[in-house]
Amino acid sequence: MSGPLDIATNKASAALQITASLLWLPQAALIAIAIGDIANAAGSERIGWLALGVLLIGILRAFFESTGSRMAFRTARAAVTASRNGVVTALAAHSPLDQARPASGRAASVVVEQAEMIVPYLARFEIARMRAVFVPVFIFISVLTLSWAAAVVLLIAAPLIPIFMALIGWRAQQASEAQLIEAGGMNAFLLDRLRGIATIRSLDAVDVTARRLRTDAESLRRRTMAVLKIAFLSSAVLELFSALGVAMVAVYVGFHLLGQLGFGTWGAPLSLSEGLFILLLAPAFFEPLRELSSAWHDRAAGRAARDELARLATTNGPGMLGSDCDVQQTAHVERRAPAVHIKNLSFRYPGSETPVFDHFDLSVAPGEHVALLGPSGSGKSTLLALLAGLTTSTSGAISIGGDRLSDESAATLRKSIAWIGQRPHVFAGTLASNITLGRTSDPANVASALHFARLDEIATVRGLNTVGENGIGLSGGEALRLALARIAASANVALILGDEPTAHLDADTAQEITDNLLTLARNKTLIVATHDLRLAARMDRIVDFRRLRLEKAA
Ligand SMILES: Nc1ncnc2c1ncn2[C@@H]1O[C@H](COP(=O)(O)OP(=O)(O)OP(=O)(O)O)[C@@H](O)[C@H]1O
Repeated sequence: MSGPLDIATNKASAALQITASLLWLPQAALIAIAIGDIANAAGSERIGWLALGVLLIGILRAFFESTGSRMAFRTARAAVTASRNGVVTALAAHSPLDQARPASGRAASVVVEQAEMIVPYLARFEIARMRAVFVPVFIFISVLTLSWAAAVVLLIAAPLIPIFMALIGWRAQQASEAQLIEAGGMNAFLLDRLRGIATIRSLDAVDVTARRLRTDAESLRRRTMAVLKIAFLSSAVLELFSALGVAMVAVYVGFHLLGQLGFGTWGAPLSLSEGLFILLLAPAFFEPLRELSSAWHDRAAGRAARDELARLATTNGPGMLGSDCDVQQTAHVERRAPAVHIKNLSFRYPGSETPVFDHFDLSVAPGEHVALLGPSGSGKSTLLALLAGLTTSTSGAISIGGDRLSDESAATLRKSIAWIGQRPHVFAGTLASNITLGRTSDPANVASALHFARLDEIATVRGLNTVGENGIGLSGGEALRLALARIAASANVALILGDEPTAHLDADTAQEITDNLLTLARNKTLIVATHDLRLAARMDRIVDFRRLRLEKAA
């Protein structure tokens, strides 16, 4: 979670805040001496100096305290940002075909919302923990030098607090984990159903969905209340013990000053200033422990969130691809149309009995345009996913432009591959931002891509924010033209993979998309899976999956 630098900064900020707490010792001593002087009617000149000392130490304490907490929050924020980056990189490394990849709603809940809980855990709890280790020891020693009896009272009251807190903290972590899982599950359910709201409404399933959501919300409420109950309980236990401790010290000091309790000092009885000093230190002895208790809930929530982030950041396991983020920007990208060779390819989905491919061969020449034709479920999309390196073959070899496709080379090879599916994902925002997708692109390139896809008119007429979430506001044909514009704006593309780009389109629009696709694919290799015979007829070659299978069976 945090590197050595973060730990060093954390220690420095803890040292500053501990020093701020310890400065209460001289401040309390000066206050006690001043009150003693007033009671003894000593010279007022010294009181002025003592007050000035209290003020200066107070300013120093405030400075240390604020600098320390600023540093701690900065470090904690940096650690959370680093772990968010780790999770996003890991999520991006999941194959889109991986059925076990985390639900989007759950991932969003963990990365956006739950990750925030790590900040108070690192910045407040960790510092409070270190303060609780050091500060009470110094105060105990200071009290002990004046009165062993007061020190014994502190010694008896103090250990009860950590014991109870450890017991409560154990329950708190369990409750927090359960609450986070519940919140993540509800987010995942909500996002999934919001995406399909039109289907739910059209099939009259709104009430059932709303009831399920209500049950989930009720269960989340119960879990949240359980966490809060534990948080309040831990505060109450601590307040009780610290109040008892302070009260017992006050009773002892009071009766000692009145001469009723003569024991408990190292010889001479306590003076008024010494008694007051002990009294002022008693609450400060419990203060770090009270602070630790109030941050105890941060620990439970922070650790649970940290574990969730770590789970999502796992990059090993089936269905994981190498991350595209690891590929150097300078990686060599082949721009000439590549030849594609598939040799002896076998593939089956995890958990499936039947192989989609069994010793399959195919060769595509550089710049050749090939249609993959075949019945539904014959493996056309799977072959495209294999070519894009989105899943790995069980055996056999694929080479693209002479480079063998492997987990290591896939991300680099993908830099020269473009993909167009039947329903391109369109993000909310402008058409231009949907083409650049956050990459730095030459505006002239984007403009000519929009012009190529005949989207420039829509982009100008509608101005900014032309498209809603999931492409609301664009027709199916326009969304596909946007996907073509994305390819047109990418200078490196040498191989285009199309997965039924003309499905669900009327004949005229399909014809237009086909024309645009072929213009784009000039001097590029093109492999298109399709049921559209008119699109297939415009290709250099048709690979008939059904015939291939029949030949294999024969
Ligand atoms: N992610 C997946 N996990 C498990 N099995 C899958 C997965 N995706 C596809 N399949 C199965 O693999 C087989 C081939 O599917 P694929 O999508 O490649 O066929 P297709 O020829 O593209 O079909 P269509 O023309 O309907 O798009 C099918 O039997 C399908 O059920």
